Amino acid sequence: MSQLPSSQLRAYADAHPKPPNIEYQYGTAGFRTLGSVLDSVLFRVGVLAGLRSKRLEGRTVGVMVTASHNPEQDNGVKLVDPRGEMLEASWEQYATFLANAPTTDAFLDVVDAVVKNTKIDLSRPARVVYGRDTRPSGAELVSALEDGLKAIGAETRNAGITTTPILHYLVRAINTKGTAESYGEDSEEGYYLKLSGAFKKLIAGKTKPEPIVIDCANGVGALAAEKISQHLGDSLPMILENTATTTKGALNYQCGADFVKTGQKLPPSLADKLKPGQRACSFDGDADRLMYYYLDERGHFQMLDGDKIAALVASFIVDLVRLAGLEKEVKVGLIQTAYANGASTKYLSDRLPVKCVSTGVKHLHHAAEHYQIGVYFEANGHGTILFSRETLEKLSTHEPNTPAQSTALNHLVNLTHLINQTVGDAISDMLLVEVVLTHKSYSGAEWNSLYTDLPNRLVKVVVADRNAFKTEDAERRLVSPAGLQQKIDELVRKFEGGRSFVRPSGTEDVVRVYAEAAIRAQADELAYRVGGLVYDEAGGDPKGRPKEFV
Ligand SMILES: CC(=O)N[C@H]1[C@@H](OP(=O)(O)O)O[C@H](CO)[C@@H](O)[C@@H]1O
Ligand SMILES: [Mg+2]
Repeated sequence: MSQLPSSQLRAYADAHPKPPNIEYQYGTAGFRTLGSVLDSVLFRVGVLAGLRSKRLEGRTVGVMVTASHNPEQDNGVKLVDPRGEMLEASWEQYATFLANAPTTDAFLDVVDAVVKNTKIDLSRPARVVYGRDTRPSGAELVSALEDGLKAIGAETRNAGITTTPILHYLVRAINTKGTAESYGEDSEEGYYLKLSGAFKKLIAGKTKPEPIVIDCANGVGALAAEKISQHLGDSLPMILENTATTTKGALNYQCGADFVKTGQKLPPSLADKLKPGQRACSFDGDADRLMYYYLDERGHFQMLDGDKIAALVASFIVDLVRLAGLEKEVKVGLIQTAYANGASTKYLSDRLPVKCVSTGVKHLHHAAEHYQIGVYFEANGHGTILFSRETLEKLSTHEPNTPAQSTALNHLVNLTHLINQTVGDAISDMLLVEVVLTHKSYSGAEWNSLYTDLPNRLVKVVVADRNAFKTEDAERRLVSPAGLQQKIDELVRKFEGGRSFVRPSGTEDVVRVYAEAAIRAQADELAYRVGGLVYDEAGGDPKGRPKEFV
């Protein structure tokens, strides 16, 4: 094909018309909205995936159909670039243009423009691997996607129902197959073998972990957890809960990582199952986020979020690098966003360099690539660890001087296999946490006591136009509306240990206010007072000024 197959594209596109009056946006998490209005989007994403692969000379790109932690009736789709990372940012606009072309003719014009703009050689092959989560709307949306892939003439591989991180793994494994950088067998089985093999080596000779309770959010994580559990056998006993993947309305309902983090509470279904002190965790609907928690001896819920995971695993890696005698050559860095609890930033800054970037996995991931070992976690439980190419090489060639160095080096090498370096991965991250807890013989309470979270509060403010809010300094300061930041600063000064920032959400039509302070009542008051300032500046909530805003 050296020209676009226009008549073929037209025929398929006519079968997937764009509904009028809907404006789609490829945002942080790809396209995401009600599953019932996504047919045309999926078709067009199929075409775009084919074009992206052609642009990359036939390297395989991925497409994942999921709406993660959103309610069951939502769905969405995102593209995965050849190394398993998220779609290059400059292509997000092409996705948005394609999705919003009102007619078949307009759509064909945008396709043409993308080909010209990005200088695509249409004679190149297109290769795409795709998967979906367990949502009821998934099967039909996948068939729309397949029409798009057929229309552009892509070679395809259907990964079926799988987790987001496994799809990312597959993309990287396919593209590195048979090379020095091979990421593993390019199959789901290859993923389970790689992770379980590394886990068993890492805990060999240690006291076997007590069973862990896993809330699978009634999503695809349940299927993957069941399979990895078979590979792990008694090296990690798992008790799987919320595994009803085919029960209507169950997905993410009163369970899952987002439910736990947002409500700071236990999924009700676990209430009579969890014993005090027992470790438990929640995945989200596509198994790329992880929250840990336990009940203390008084039966109170204690949450171990992404910040606590970062503190645990980053310190462990820093120690291993030192024990292996590599601290001069291998610099470990940690990336957070402004939502990281101030106490975690303080704890970690004493141990390694900490950098703050804008919200969104792509910002964290890119910043982490600048370190020899880059650790990133969002407070919401999405994160991973990246080992640079030179680091991987150094780990495989470094000659240890002592048995202790040799042991630490081996652990680091095995960690590079255990950790899914393409994207945050609930299963891989859980195994990583379990390794660290086993090595340190930590209970949940001991882990929790690394530092004490500052009380904090997150508030949403409905405003007339959230685009009026512009930020700088990794979203920690407002530059617009003019004068508002100064008012916030004045307020914050009155609160002991106070910190607050305001930014427009990238995924919801609201402005978010975050506040923390030394004591709970003060954190709440600060959040509501800043919320009040924002409302008075730009308020647009039809229900009026929220009564808690001071
Ligand atoms: C405060 C918060 O949790 N923000 C979330 C949320 O982004 P917003 O831009 O704040 O809506 O969704 C993002 C995508 O899932 C996630 O990366 C981020 O952490
Ligand atoms: Mg997710």
